[in-house]
Amino acid sequence: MEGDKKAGAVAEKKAAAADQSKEVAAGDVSLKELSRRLNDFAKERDWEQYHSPRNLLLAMIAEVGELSELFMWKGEVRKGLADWDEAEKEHLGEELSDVLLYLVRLSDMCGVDLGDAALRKIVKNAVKYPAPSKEQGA
Ligand SMILES: Nc1ccn([C@H]2C[C@H](O)[C@@H](COP(=O)(O)OP(=O)(O)OP(=O)(O)O)O2)c(=O)n1
Repeated sequence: MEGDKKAGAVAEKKAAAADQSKEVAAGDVSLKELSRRLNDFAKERDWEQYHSPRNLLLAMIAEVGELSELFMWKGEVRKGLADWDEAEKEHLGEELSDVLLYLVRLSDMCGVDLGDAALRKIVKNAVKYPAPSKEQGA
């Protein structure tokens, strides 16, 4: 009986999480939305105490390691991953997400607006590495 209740609660949680992800998948998600969701996630579990910048950085590096494992010993991996099966691609999506989520949370805990910083960096990169003028080659 107790087991039935637990299984029911787990199924309810899974359904709620699936509903939430559909809601997000319906449109482009922003870094701010991810940041807000991660904040709620940590608060609901009283995990803010663990989300120090150093802990988050180490967690992100660990996830980069897990991401690297997917590519390890495979030889060259072609764009589009045509020879990967669906399970491998889904796993890849999860590991990429773990890295992104820890990066977003880390930025937030450091008081860095990541979207703003990234846009500024793209502008800085373009100044440092100017595109060749199209007229030059003509
Ligand atoms: N203290 C924590 C622990 C987890 N997470 C979140 C962020 C990541 O998206 C995910 C990481 O969860 P796991 O540590 O369980 O790592 P994996 O999902 O990679 O599982 P595993 O290492 O078993 O493959 O959960 C978090 O925000 N804070």
